[in-house]
Amino acid sequence: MRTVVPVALGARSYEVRIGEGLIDGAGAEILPFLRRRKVAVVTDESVAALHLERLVAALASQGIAVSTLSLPPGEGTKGWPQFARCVEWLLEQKIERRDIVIAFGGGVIGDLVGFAAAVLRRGVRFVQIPTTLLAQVDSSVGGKTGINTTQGKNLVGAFHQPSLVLADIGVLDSLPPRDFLAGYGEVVKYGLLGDAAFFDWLESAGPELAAGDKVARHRAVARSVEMKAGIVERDETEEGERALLNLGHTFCHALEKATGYSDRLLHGEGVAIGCALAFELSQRLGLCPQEAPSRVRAHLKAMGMKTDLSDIPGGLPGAEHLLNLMGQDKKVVDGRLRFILARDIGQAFVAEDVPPSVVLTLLNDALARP
Ligand SMILES: NC(=O)c1ccc[n+]([C@@H]2O[C@H](COP(=O)([O-])OP(=O)(O)OC[C@H]3O[C@@H](n4cnc5c(N)ncnc54)[C@H](O)[C@@H]3O)[C@@H](O)[C@H]2O)c1
Ligand SMILES: O=C(O)C(=O)C[C@@H](O)[C@H](O)[C@H](O)COP(=O)(O)O
Ligand SMILES: [Zn+2]
Repeated sequence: MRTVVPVALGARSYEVRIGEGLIDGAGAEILPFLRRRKVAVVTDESVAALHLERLVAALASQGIAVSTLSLPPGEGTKGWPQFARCVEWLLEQKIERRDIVIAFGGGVIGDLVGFAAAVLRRGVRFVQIPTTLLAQVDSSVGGKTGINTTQGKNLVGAFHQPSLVLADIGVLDSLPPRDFLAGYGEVVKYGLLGDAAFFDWLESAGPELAAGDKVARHRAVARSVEMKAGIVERDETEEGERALLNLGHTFCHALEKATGYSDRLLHGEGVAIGCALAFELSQRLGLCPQEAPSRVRAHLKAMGMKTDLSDIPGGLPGAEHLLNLMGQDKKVVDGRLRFILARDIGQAFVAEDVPPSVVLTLLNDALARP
């Protein structure tokens, strides 16, 4: 079974192709996009060990010459040193403006390589072959690319849309359970921000999805991509509605920075904790029903996910410090934080006027919970 989700953006339009076994057919899928039979593939060392040979064989079967670069795995890679290494390697490979770069990996590789493609010779095309659940449902679609800096998360980057996304759901079979659940944090986000029926379905189908059911996996990836594509088509550069995709992220990004972009907290784990906090904040502000935050937390807990600050190993800075880190959020306008809050499950909106004192109290309470 194959689902094709178009992302209609005029001259920057592309397709997200979802199905099993797409990596083995990647040569034929990508060939029509090539001006000459040469590509550069950038991946991480873990993905390379498991899946790179297969991708290279698929490309070679169409007579496509491939050069490969494998970066260290993990969020720590998404910064200046590995970014510079990647850009310089691409230049050494003599990748031309009409060539294609392939980002083969999770969100770290997709974001970093997408940004490298955005600036290489002032912009070359790239193809996303996402290999994590998170990358298939979220990061490979929509063209946000970039890296982290010491000041905060994703603070340097560019909007640069891919030319094609190949989401081979079979590749997720080798994903460690922790990374699968992290990706599930972004899947749940879609239900919470705009599709209550999808959240209902996740409440019952979540366990079979985590157990590897391929029908449920296909449906979860396809629905997430469909929702993201629609939002991106209506608001490519986040002037309005796209900010909804940031549900949970104001908290998440501060926590990722506070934990040093390390494996103490994966991005998707931070999103789950952030969504729980965003619903709690909405309820404290009298915006959503009492039951909504408990229902969100109950589902995340039932899936074995992190939901509380105390689920993050090691110490965290105090509430004031976390609030200060949020000041680097890209949604900040005139120095004022904006949050994605919710009127109920599936009904998120952008809130401009959240009193910092309420956020501070929320954080203090969350830090005090065992
Ligand atoms: N651009 C966007 O719109 C967007 C959206 C969401 C998240 N992100 C970014 O994505 C990043 C997180 O992405 P992620 O969760 O994919 O992390 P990741 O890229 O670090 O991948 C997670 C781990 O899984 C391993 N891995 C990848 N594919 C595998 C496979 N098939 N089998 C076995 N192991 C595999 C990787 O080596 C890594 O250790 C964050 O930096 C986040 O900010 C970006
Ligand atoms: O695509 C978007 O828009 C998102 O916000 C998706 C998020 O899941 C993702 O983590 C994104 O990278 C966050 O964007 P940022 O602009 O807050 O850095
Ligand atoms: Zn995210």
